Amino acid sequence: MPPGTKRYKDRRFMFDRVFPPTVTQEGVFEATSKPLLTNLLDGYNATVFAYGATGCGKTHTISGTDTDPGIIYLTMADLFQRIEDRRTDWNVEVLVTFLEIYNEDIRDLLAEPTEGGTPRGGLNIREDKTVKVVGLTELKPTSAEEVKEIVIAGNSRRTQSPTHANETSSRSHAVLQVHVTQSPRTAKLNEQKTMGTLSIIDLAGSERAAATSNMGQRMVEGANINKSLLALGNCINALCESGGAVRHVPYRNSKLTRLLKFSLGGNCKTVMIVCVAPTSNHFDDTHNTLIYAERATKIKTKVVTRNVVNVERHVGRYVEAINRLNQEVAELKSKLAKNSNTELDILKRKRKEAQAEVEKSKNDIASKAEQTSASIVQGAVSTAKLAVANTKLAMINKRLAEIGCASGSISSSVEAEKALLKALAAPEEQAIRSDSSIATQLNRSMNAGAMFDATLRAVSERRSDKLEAIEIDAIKLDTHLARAEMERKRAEAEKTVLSGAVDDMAQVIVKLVGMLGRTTVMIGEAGKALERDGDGGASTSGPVKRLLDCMKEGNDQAFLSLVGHSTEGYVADNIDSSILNNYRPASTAFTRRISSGSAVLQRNPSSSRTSTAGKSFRDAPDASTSVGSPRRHARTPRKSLRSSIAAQPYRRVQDKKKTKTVLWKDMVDEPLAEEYSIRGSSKPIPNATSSSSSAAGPSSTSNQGPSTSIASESEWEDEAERTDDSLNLSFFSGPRTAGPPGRRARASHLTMGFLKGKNNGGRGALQSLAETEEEPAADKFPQDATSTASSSSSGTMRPVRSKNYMSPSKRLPTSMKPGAGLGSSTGAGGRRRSIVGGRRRSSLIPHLSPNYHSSANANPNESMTSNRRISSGPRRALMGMGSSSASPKRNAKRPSLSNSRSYLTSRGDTSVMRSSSMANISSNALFNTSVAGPDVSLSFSGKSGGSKPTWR
Ligand SMILES: Nc1ncnc2c1ncn2[C@@H]1O[C@H](COP(=O)(O)OP(=O)(O)OP(=O)(O)O)[C@@H](O)[C@H]1O
Repeated sequence: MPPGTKRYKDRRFMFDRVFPPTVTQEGVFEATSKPLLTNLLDGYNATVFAYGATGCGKTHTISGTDTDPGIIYLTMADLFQRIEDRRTDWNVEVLVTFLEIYNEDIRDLLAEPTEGGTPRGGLNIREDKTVKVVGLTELKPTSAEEVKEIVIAGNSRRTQSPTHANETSSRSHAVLQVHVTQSPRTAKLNEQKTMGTLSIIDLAGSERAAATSNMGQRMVEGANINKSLLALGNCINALCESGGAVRHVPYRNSKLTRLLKFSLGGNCKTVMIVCVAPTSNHFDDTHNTLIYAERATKIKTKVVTRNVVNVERHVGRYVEAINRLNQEVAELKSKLAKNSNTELDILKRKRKEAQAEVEKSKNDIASKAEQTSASIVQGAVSTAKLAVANTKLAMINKRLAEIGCASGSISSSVEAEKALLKALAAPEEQAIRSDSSIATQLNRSMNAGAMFDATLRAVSERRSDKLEAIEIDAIKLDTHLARAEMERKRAEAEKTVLSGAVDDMAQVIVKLVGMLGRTTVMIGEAGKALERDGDGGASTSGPVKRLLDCMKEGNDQAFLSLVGHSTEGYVADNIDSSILNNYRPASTAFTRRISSGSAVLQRNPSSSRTSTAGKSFRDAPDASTSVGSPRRHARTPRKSLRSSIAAQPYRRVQDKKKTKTVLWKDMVDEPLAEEYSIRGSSKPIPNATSSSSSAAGPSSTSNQGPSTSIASESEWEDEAERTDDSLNLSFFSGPRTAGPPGRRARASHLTMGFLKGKNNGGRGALQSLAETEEEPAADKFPQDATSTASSSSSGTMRPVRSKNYMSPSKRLPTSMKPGAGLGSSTGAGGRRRSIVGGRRRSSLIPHLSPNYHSSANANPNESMTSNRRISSGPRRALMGMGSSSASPKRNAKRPSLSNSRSYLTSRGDTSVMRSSSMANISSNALFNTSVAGPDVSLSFSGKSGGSKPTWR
């Protein structure tokens, strides 16, 4: 509000009825003056007056127009109708006066105007037990039409002037008085007369001089109007404060209050109609008017009594009475002769009116129900959503509490579950917040419901003299029916939401059970595979297998208790590694979700990054593309893996590993073979020879397993991709003879030139690799060197990881002894090659070289010793190139290089990783499986084109 503006407190006003702007004249009449008519005919005084600011519609309400007559006409029409109805029993006399108070002058509006055209004024008030204006013209209308004409004539004489606020502003208070006197038709000696006066008053509008900007005569009129209204307000205040006690009420301060004396505080039933304009311009006026009117509602009057006069009939008037009776008999006879059935007519009319009342009640109920039903139904939907959200939240919190107190040390899986549950809880918590859209809808609905109830109550409690008991009962039944119908809609909406939520939950459960079941079986199979191919628990595979077994058993128990079925029987005895690669999770396509909050499962943040994997959680038709589906992966393994990682809500560990792989990029100026294979670089690798295919080729030994070795990243590519990847392997691992003959070698960063390391200060790329990478902790690597060495003799191109984990020691070449053959006798110049996954530690490079050279010593023990020294720091894998000399440059172009096998060894008692597959390296790096922790370097060379390497 601008400074200086009057401030208003929020305030509530209570009135008996409040009419909307759409109310009709009939509507106002029904609720205001109509109830007074019964009292009037019973002999009570009654007053109806309209109060309000100028231009708010007082004259419109009281007089109306010819086509839309106001209260006066409607009241008179009803009054004459009632008089007609009781004419057989009563003689009723109606007397009408109409005056105005203009500038404290009482003028007669029914008298002929004076010469100047102004109504006859200067009338005085006489006050005894009643208030009477002396000298007023009294007219005796016999019908409502006559009264209407009288009012129109009087209004035409009334002082009206255009003002700023109202073109037809009444500058005076107009008072129409209708005196009704009744006496019974049956002549008795003692006649009892009842008299009632109905005053209908159209007050002039209160006006603020500043607002109306009236000048001259209009200003004087306004001042007088305000003065009299102020006097009226003072009387109202005094009447309110007196609380029934005798207290001075300043009626005599104005003509208006003197005239209204008995209407306000006397023997009278009074209705005050307050007109307000629903515009912000009238805000101040409206506020003042409402305060004024509210005070008037607090007026308490004495018990209102009937005006009954007993008149003793003189004997001399008997003749008069007899004449009147004769006249009545004649009237009745004529009625009978005309076969007029007045009573029946009255009954019919009453019936019709009652019917109309019932219809109106029904319409009121129906319209209110229509108005509010949408909001109420929406509220029911919100209630159900809240219930769903609360239930979910309770379950989530319960589970979180269970996890919280389950164990002291929190494993990463528990952390993941916690985080997942918290993510699940977030939308539900959002939904139950008091400022959520659901809460807002609920509030709206409650308001609508309260309005609907109030309407039903008002309708069922509506009293009307037209209604018989049975009709009132019918209306009450209607309200019950409407309430029941609304309840039905509400319940249906709630049911729909709840059943939708149950459906969704069932869908989720089915999918999760399916997925978990399959995972459990896969775990079992993986465990068995480990058992078969691993080293029997002596090294890493032992704990891994125990872990897998543990997981499988745990899951089985959960399945038994939850669904009464175990997955035990489904684990295949003969594990084909391809089985393990073929895991397809259950489809997570899940589109519908009735929930209070946003769907966590649907909203996968990774979806924007990886289209396939991201979609899988929400709307991919087959979610098997997301996780564990090699064939469906994106073009490169890295990308695919990222997708699959991204498709899972929480992959902290993998994220960390991903960070490690990023470090690789910085190792050399150009992307490395590993980098290519992991990052899915689009650089084509020439003369691609799949390690797998080379392994499967003629020069390979026959014990090569399926080319789809476990976790081999190259498997995740289509054939061409795999070939490209495998080039890396073939480059490092030797013979290309198995490669597709059609392929021609092209220069790439993996050519020997690159390996010579033109950008690397004369060091070869492999050397650079060796210097910049370090293998993961050796304890994660299988500890049996024999197992790793075996693969070298076989010449199979199994992926490193699968080899390390899966290959038993039986493939160990006889020449390969634990701790033996470390370093190459000629291999001082062999390329050093680390196992992937390490961090860059350039600072360690200087330490590496001496060790490396020492590893070139023919004495393996020395080599071991020297390399162990390195292992105190970050350990390195040294890659010896077969028949290579100390200088990488010299070896670069030697054909024997292609036949050489490079092995990465851990120390003698650990497994050896053969770098036969770059994809293996990359996968190791990515999965951080820490497959090698060589403290010593081992190199051997094979004969050109030969499959049997010579160990040195
Ligand atoms: N409910 C209504 N429906 C239609 N027109 C209305 C209504 N109320 C007021 N009006 C119109 O507004 C104008 C002003 O109304 P009216 O003269 O009744 O105000 P008033 O309160 O009597 O003002 P004043 O106190 O200055 O006499 C008139 O033209 C009238 O027809």
